[in-house]
Amino acid sequence: MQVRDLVMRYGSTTAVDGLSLDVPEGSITAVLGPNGAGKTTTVETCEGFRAPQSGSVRVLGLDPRLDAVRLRPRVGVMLQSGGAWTGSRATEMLRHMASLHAHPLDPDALADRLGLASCGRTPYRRLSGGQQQRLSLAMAVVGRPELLFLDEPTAGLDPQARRATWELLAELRGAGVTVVLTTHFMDEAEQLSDLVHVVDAGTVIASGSPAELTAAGARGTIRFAARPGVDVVALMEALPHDTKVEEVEGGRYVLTGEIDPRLLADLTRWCADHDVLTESVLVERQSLEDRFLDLTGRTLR
Ligand SMILES: Nc1ncnc2c1ncn2[C@@H]1O[C@H](COP(=O)(O)OP(=O)(O)OP(=O)(O)O)[C@@H](O)[C@H]1O
Repeated sequence: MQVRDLVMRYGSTTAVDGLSLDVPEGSITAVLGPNGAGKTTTVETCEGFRAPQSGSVRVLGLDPRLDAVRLRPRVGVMLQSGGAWTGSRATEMLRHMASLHAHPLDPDALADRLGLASCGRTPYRRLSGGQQQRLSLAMAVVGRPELLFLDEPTAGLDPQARRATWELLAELRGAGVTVVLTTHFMDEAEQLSDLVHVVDAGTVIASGSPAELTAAGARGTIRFAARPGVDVVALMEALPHDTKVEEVEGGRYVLTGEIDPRLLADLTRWCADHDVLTESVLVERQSLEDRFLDLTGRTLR
């Protein structure tokens, strides 16, 4: 899937401002960004619910609006809310959705797997928020789509259902399904996705695998223990200039800086040269959440 120079406005609000991104086939790609960054508007344009005001979108090589009839059976969509018939029972709805597809998954087995079997006879509007989410996910995947759009799929789910969802998505990727998901859970993006696009103010400000993003500009921490009173000023002189070392309590040290294998080697070499035995050396790299906050800022908008 490809988005090129997409611009989308609501009146005087520019929601998407020249956004371009790629979603490789067979990958799980996460689109991350603060509230109001333009993720849902972008995804809804890819789903064909909105026409690009400028720029272009190709989904499975097709135009999501002009080729909607050809795309519909090949694409699964889970919206942030809605998309269900509020009076229908959960399993009825899922079976009906399955009947619209040529080679669906077994709806009852899927309901069972997502913990919906016990509430299968409950009308949609009486399901809990998390049960509604699970049903929306089941409806998106039951037709065995080639491409799956999931807008915050695990918002409001309990930890068990989140894990069941992650397992299902990993399995779908294994079967060659392309997944595009938006999420505010950085651990989810880190665990699941092959590629992450960080969107802010309507454009992509960083892209890469979770490992690439967390390694880029990685300021991290090394904690170590040694005898009390190590000369940290002399140690810092032997390390790159933006590295800081502090003795936070007697014999416990915290080093902050751009952590890479060379820095760790320089630290232990200096300690060896000064007859300092380092113990419990713990390297803490930044998480995707740290990187996200560095990229998009720490203040609320
Ligand atoms: N229907 C609408 N009418 C007017 N403005 C809208 C509409 N939908 C979204 N916007 C505005 O467009 C911008 C982008 O919204 P969008 O929903 O795409 O962001 P998002 O990244 O999905 O946010 P969230 O993480 O909160 O779901 C926001 O400023 C929002 O207020």
